[in-house]
Amino acid sequence: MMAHTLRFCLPTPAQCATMDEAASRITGIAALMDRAGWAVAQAVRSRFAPCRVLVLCGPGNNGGDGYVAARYLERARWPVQVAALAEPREGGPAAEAARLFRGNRVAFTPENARRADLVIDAVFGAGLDRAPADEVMNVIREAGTLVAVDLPSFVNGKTGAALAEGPDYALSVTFVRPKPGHILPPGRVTRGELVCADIGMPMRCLEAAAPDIWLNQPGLWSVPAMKPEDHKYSRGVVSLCGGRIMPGATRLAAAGARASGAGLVRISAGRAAEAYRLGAPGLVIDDAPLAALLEDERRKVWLCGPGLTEDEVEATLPVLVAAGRVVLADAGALGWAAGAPDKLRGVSVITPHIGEFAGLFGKPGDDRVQAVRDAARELDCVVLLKGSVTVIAAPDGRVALNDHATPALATAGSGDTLSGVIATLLAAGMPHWEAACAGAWLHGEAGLNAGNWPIVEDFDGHLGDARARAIALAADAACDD
Ligand SMILES: NC(=O)C1=CN([C@@H]2O[C@H](COP(=O)(O)OP(=O)(O)OC[C@H]3O[C@@H](n4cnc5c(N)ncnc54)[C@H](OP(=O)(O)O)[C@@H]3O)[C@@H](O)[C@H]2O)[C@@H](O)CC1
Ligand SMILES: Nc1ncnc2c1ncn2[C@@H]1O[C@H](COP(=O)(O)OP(=O)(O)O)[C@@H](O)[C@H]1O
Ligand SMILES: [K+]
Repeated sequence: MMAHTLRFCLPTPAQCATMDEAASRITGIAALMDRAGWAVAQAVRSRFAPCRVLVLCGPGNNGGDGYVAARYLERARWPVQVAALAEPREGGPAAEAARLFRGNRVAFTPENARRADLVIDAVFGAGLDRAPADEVMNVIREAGTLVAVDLPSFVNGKTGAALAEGPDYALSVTFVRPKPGHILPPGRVTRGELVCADIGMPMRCLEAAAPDIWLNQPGLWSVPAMKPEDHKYSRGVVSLCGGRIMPGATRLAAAGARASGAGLVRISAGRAAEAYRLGAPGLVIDDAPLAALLEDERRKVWLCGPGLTEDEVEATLPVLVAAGRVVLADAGALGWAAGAPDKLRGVSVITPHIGEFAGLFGKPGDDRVQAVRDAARELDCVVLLKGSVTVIAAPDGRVALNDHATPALATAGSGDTLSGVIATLLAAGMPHWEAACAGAWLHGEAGLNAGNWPIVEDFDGHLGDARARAIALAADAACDD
């Protein structure tokens, strides 16, 4: 990973603890806590008119940030009260922050939460490790407008899971970098607007935390640009296996591959070739046996699965893997391997939706990131789990979360377009994880620009611009480094 990719990292709570430990030896936590609490007060002041604020403070550093925020709001003449769940540990930075707050203290009760216009939740943050007791949740549930310090106190910062039933927040103010739990649902919804404040955390402390989850953005990877000397083979050949019964899916994937910049796209359709020849004139349709087509070494990247029956997958996928090709397996190929994921060994990338993932590896549970990472390790291939937030894991443990997307993508055939785009990026020579990440981003960007209620064919017209934008944004990120 290049240094500039640190800007996209999403440290887990455990990694935050490592970062805090490293920071305590350099700047000290008190200075960071002061900036964190100040950032919370500023975020509140810039969004709300002065009103009665209650700050709920827990026993740890999250509570410490709360006392600092209370002090700065009071200094700005806002009516502020603090309700402490428990006093902070003596001698720590939170105890010092609590001592410096000299304003009103009230009991930690639902009644006091109900009376406030705005409740700042600084009960638990990165240290949350179990479901909060009813004593806590009953207070939070009585609040009208809620602002979270770091995270809502019942949301797991690693997984985004809600450990108790709680309300949605208006705003969450986090520090240094967002956490995976801010990006993954349901935390993504619960946290409301997200502000990430720079509190002057030294970069080497962030590095020491060794983050391995990233927000998927250009700069994390870069997509090859067009070069003057390019020819269609240098841009890359994408080959697809075409079936007899569902040619539409294969054709959508082929269209996605072409629209995202492949030099040449060919469908190996065997006896079904006639059906494909009626389609787009720029597509090359092959009817020769697969073994003969594999003699062409330029045909390195194959997409197998969209539009295929299990028999058709059985007849093609093992042949492609045995020939040492880069194989992206999707749709029918994932159904073919359900209950027996080893059948996919040797494949480079798989792109399941949640049903296909569950069929292969079992239901992922609350920790989707870990489940996808385990699957990638187990199969030694890149696993891209599609969803409103797409999780992309490499066998070496790197994970990207793609939230550059829109529900407009949730239309039949959209996954076929995505697999075509990823195949193009593989054929352009991108490493496998980077190609999958970039494909998810380009697909999302096309969806975001495809207007209202697009149909799947509408995405293709926006993929070229998406690729150009990704190239420009990655170049900017590299310059800023
Ligand atoms: N990273 C940064 O840049 C900076 C981070 N900062 C801030 O530090 C925050 C993290 O602070 P933290 O590590 O002290 O943990 P925090 O969340 O306050 O929890 C405290 C303790 O509560 C307990 N506990 C947990 N769950 C519980 C439950 N359900 N019910 C009851 N008790 C429960 C548990 O202790 P236990 O009871 O298990 O002994 C836990 O250790 C972070 O979110 C951010 O706001 C800034 O100040 C500076 C820069
Ligand atoms: N609510 C959503 N927000 C953002 N993206 C979504 C949402 N729902 C689905 N998508 C995206 O739409 C695509 C759907 O793919 P898939 O489930 O394979 O559909 P199909 O099988 O019909 O092609 C995936 O890329 C997925 O990430
Ligand atoms: K909190």
